[in-house]
Amino acid sequence: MEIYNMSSEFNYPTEIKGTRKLYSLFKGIKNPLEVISENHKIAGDNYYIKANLNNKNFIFSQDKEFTEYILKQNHKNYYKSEIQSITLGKYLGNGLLTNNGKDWLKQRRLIQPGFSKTKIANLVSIMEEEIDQAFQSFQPEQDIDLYDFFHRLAFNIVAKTLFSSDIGENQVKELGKIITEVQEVFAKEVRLPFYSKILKALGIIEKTIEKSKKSKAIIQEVLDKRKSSGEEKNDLLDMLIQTKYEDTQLPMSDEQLVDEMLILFIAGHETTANALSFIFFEISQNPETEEKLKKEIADEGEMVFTSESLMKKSFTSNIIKEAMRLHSPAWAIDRQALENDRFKEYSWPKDTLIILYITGLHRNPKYWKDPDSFIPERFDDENAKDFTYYPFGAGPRLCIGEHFAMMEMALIIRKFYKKFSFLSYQTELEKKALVTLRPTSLKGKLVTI
Ligand code: HEM
Repeated sequence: MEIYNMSSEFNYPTEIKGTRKLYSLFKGIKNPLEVISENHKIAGDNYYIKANLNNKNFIFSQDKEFTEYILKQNHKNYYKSEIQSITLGKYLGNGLLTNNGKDWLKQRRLIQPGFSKTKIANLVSIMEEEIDQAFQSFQPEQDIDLYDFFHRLAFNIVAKTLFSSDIGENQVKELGKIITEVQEVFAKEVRLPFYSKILKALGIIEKTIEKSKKSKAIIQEVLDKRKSSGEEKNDLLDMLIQTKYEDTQLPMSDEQLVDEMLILFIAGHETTANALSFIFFEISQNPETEEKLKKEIADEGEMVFTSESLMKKSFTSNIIKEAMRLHSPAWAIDRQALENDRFKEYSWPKDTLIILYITGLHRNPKYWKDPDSFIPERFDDENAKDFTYYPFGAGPRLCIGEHFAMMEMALIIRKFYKKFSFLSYQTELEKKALVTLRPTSLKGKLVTI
């Protein structure tokens, strides 16, 4: 790699400064999407901002080539930002999401096979059982907040696909409670970095770390139970217990295994629940889409809930993709430069924070025709894989749960629309961009067909 003279000027993209910068820093805490979108309108697809408070350089991008450079071509020069590796890591430990470098690669190689399409296909029946059970509680004409409903369902599905029946309902509830509390404190720290000093002084950080230890103890209990029973359940826990490092042929330590499980919980439920809410909202606003979906469900006949049908390209998967284009739960992906770097005419020093603005990429008129309209059919295109589209990230750190999530969401959508319909009371979605983008609610009425 080229070494730059530290004293030389870096050629940053257009800088956002003065009053616009102040406005961005303050307004950005509450409504980052609006501020970042406006800044891109003012400064173009790449811009630079210097935060004097913490002396950090930020580059924001909604440029496809720049994004591909950071996530793929020169990914070795980029770690997850401190927000994920340190701020989140202190609660969750060292799992795939928070890990970096050689350690991360070793773990990723070990875990990846468990998330292949073939392995995920084995999980359909566990998922179906959870979904059927959740739908059984539906009353005719019931008022419902689908966001809350999907949050619980996605959490239970992760719990059961990871642990099968070894985890009890109370343990699931307790884990859910702790994880929600940890996420809330973490979200506060991320939004208001100076606030973490206050949280620390109040002892809230320590308390939250203690709570996350409790969640690890619950996972350890389940692990001990499985190991001592000697039973094989063919779930993700079995896979993690049995798998061995290539070089040493040793299995993962219990401590690492528990960290990985906890990370899978966190990464696996919230994003999926958010995406499902956006999907159901878009279907509710587009009756012709609902009709076409119901026709596909009928046409698939007995195959409709099989893993092959769920995983192939279909109108169902087009709906999921288009809703995640418009409302990407991962609205930004952040990285920190290990060394000075350059791309095209731009250059920047080590430690620069790169914010790849996924929402901006997904709605950039340079790449998308009619970018703000919901048109699932656009994903029929045979070149769809080359679209400017990153809901699951890209490069070596692409979401490990992509097939899991796509299959789970297709199954939930098809199970639901085979029997029910959803009349939304909302014609607009109020969205909140914390670590992930989520709707504040999705209220409406269930209709039994
Ligand atoms: C719609 C649902 C989901 C969305 C939108 C989503 C999105 C993402 C994105 C964008 C990343 C990359 C972050 C980055 O590069 O900084 C990621 C990573 C990850 N996701 Fe997902 N995800 C979803 C579901 C899941 C599920 C169901 C699981 C597990 C059961 C999961 C586990 C993970 C893990 C472990 C990572 C870290 C991978 C690594 O760095 O090696 N995700 N996800």
